[in-house]
Amino acid sequence: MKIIADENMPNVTKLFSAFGEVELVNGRTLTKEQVKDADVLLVRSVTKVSSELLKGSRVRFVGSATIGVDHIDTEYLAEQGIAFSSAPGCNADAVADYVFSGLGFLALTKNLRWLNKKIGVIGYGNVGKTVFDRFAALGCDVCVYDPIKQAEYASQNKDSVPFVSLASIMACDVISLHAPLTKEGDYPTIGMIGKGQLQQVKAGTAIISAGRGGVIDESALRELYKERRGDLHLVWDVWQGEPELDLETLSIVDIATPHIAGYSKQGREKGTWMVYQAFCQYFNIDKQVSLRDAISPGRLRALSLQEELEEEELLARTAHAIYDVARDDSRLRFNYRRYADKATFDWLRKHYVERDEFATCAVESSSQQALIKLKAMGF
Ligand SMILES: NC(=O)C1=CN([C@@H]2O[C@H](COP(=O)(O)OP(=O)(O)OC[C@H]3O[C@@H](n4cnc5c(N)ncnc54)[C@H](O)[C@@H]3O)[C@@H](O)[C@H]2O)C=CC1
Ligand SMILES: O=C(O)C(=O)[C@H](O)COP(=O)(O)O
Repeated sequence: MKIIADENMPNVTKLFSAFGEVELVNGRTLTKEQVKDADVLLVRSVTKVSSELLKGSRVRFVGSATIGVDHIDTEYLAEQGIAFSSAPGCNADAVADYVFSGLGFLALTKNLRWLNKKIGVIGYGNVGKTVFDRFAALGCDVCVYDPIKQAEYASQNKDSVPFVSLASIMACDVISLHAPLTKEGDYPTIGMIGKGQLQQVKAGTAIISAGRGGVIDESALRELYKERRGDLHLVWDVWQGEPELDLETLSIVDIATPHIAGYSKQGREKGTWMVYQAFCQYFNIDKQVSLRDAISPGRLRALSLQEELEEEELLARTAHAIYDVARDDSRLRFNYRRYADKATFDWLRKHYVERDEFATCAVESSSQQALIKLKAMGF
């Protein structure tokens, strides 16, 4: 069996080489010629999988080690009888860690007091729910916009989630965006946050964008920034037109990262393992590696808190001990100052300095209150 796999998929050779020849490729530039004689194609979000790539090949199984599937023409795969599996939820905790690291940065550098503010989450899937649950566990006043889940919950008479309108979310003090990129259906997300929606954003609002570039209209965002005289807090992981990045948008955001919110070591390993599990199921092969064996432990095993800290500072300092988003921001800005070319974005992602998830590290403190808060944030 010939398996073509993206070179940025951790553990792929370890997990798949028992079943055939594994050829590692650059997913962004993958061609029809390269996949022609493959049986299995394993990709990440940078490979467009459609008839253009697969027509005439003998590929029977496509796996994407990602949550998002906007790069896959699932209709075409179904029509052709090609099996497909992604990795739902694999890096949801990583994205939630990113959100709290970003808020921690804003708390420490701009004195943003976010705990007692109104928080709005857009999208209530694996990521949005994880983020929502952490805010709720921290005691925040948090609401959600997800019309699809709202209808689903209503049809089951579930009223446990505070669903609200998009307009109510735009009036929140913190907006955390976790919707997929969709172009069809009743609620397409492409350009969903445009000029009209952004006009409702108050000065002083924090917006975290870690879903997909293209959901927020960046030119409307830049306009809003001028209108609010720069009084916004922006944490930006996904960009309209990736892998290119708009330098004006870069100049207005507080945190700029190259689509790495989901890049924890454990989240990426889990993505590959979930595809491996689906592959084994499809080919009716017994799994040889368990999830436990495929996921690395964290490198910092315990943190001991010696001093009582005010809540936002406690959360920020602890989050940053495991993952300080500022390191990814400064790496991006440094590289864009020197080599702002088309390859920079992908280079930063390929050579990502790995990070662990909050949950891999134990916390110790004599303060029960502090431990409860840290557990709520994901520790
Ligand atoms: N920056 C990064 O590194 C990462 C980004 N992502 C992105 O985050 C997205 C969400 O991830 P999950 O929650 O795991 O996906 P999911 O598929 O579990 O949930 C997506 C949710 O968005 C909702 N949704 C769809 N259209 C909507 C609309 N118009 N308005 C509001 N909500 C809408 C759906 O009903 C669903 O509940 C992914 O599709 C992916 O694009 C995911 C992982 C990492
Ligand atoms: O899982 C997703 O969806 C993501 O956005 C991934 O974190 C993207 O990672 P790559 O597949 O682009 O490496």
